[in-house]
Amino acid sequence: KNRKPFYDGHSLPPAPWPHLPLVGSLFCHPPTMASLVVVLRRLHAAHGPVVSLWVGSKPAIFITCHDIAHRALVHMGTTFAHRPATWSSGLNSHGVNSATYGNRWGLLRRNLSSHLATAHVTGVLRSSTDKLVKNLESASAGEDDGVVVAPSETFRHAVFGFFAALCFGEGVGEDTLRRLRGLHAEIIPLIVELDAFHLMPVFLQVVCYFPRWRKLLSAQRRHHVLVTTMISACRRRREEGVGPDVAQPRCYVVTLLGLGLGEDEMVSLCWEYMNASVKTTTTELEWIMARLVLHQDIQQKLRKDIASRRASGNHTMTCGGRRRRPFVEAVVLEALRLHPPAHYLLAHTTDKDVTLDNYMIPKGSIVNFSVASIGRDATLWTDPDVFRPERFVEGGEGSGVRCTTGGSDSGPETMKMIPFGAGRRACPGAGIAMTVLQSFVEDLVRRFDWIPVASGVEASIDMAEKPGIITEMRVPLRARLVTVRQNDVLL
Ligand code: HEM
Repeated sequence: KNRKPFYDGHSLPPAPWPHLPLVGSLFCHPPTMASLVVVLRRLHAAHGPVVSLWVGSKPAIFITCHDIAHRALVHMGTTFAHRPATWSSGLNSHGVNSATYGNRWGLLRRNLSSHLATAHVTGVLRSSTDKLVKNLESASAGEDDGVVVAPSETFRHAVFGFFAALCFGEGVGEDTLRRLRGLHAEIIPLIVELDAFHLMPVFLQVVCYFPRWRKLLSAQRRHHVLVTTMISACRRRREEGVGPDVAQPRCYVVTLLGLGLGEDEMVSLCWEYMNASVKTTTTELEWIMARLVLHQDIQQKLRKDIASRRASGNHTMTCGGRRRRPFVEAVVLEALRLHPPAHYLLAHTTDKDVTLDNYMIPKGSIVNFSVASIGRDATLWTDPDVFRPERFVEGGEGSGVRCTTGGSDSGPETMKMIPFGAGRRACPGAGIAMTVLQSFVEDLVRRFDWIPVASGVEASIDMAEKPGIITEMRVPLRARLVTVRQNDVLL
């Protein structure tokens, strides 16, 4: 049963009814992402693009329409740029994401954005892709008809190594990296999914976290010790002028050292850097390669495009005087449209009561936007469920999309998909994520033929989703990899 609730005489977006004082509407479904998705789908089908749930006595409003999202995140950008307050003192508490919209947030965000914009990624990217290709080659070597691999772990290792080099410098040993990865793998599953979206009333947070509290504290403590040691080592390498990274521009830790932050703040920011970058990028890489296995024709077309660009020596060919989007970029964008790693943004809130689409959004409400529904909206995209990278080439229906500028430079047509969010809180890592994904995909396709493991292509790849903070493949990708012979490697 649903109904339109009221606040101060104004109508709020429709919500399930009734809701209970402490738990809100969460009693009507188990507190998991999977059940949240089902409840929201039902509510949107019944009531349209703006609906709400109750988190205790606070409304949580969900928006599935790109036009309304554009109005909120871009036109009313400063009003919606706030994050809900939290009582938790976990690893995220001093990050850019959790910072209140204001001076501290501005300082940290500018620092991160300028580090990412000026980081000399070419060398680090080269060595990461080389290692990735070598690892896969050693798995498939000597077999003419290739071997079946499950590459997720190799992808994760390469992406982690890349971002760790940008964060802590290139002088970090393999053993330290392995321990850091282990701690990330230990901590992430202990985070309650709905809590990450601020959808757990305090009462339920206590219930859910109680059994895992000790494990979480212990892992966080070990993470703190390891990261402070890594920060000290990075500082020492700089002061003494030793190690492979001293000639490089500053890694993230060095930029943080210049801000005069405390130890807890630095550890939290390093956690955020690695946590925000690795799982998102790795998951997307897996979705992209799954699509290329499923669509052999697109894989061939991509291989040809890479070859012709490399042969012409012009990596950014032009079309009518304008830069032509390389096909690999179109492939990555199409995968981000259909399979965004984050199906929802991080929780936003407002600093005052506002009206949006004739509904009242009370100050302090949780506000979120459905990234996946916008990307698959049949009113915005023809055949939205079809994987068709050509949409993103010059003149295609997706050519106006601006994923990496936060959509803030023009109208709602730039926001027909928002895998990185939009407006003031849009992902500052969007540009580097696009660079990394294109570079990895290009090398993976240049060096290997990615073939379905069984003859029935559809049957051999399960494209089902595993709902979560990050939506991964329910069944990890498996593919037959055939190494392209040296003579045939595309330049
Ligand atoms: C495919 C890769 C990535 C995806 C899909 C992605 C997606 C997102 C999304 C959806 C948001 C929330 C935006 C909002 O709440 O409005 C976000 C925020 C954020 N992302 Fe990313 N991200 C990716 C990679 C990265 C990387 C590489 C970094 C940094 C190295 C990064 C750092 C951040 C930070 C710090 C925020 C919070 C921004 C703020 O609150 O001001 N992300 N990202």
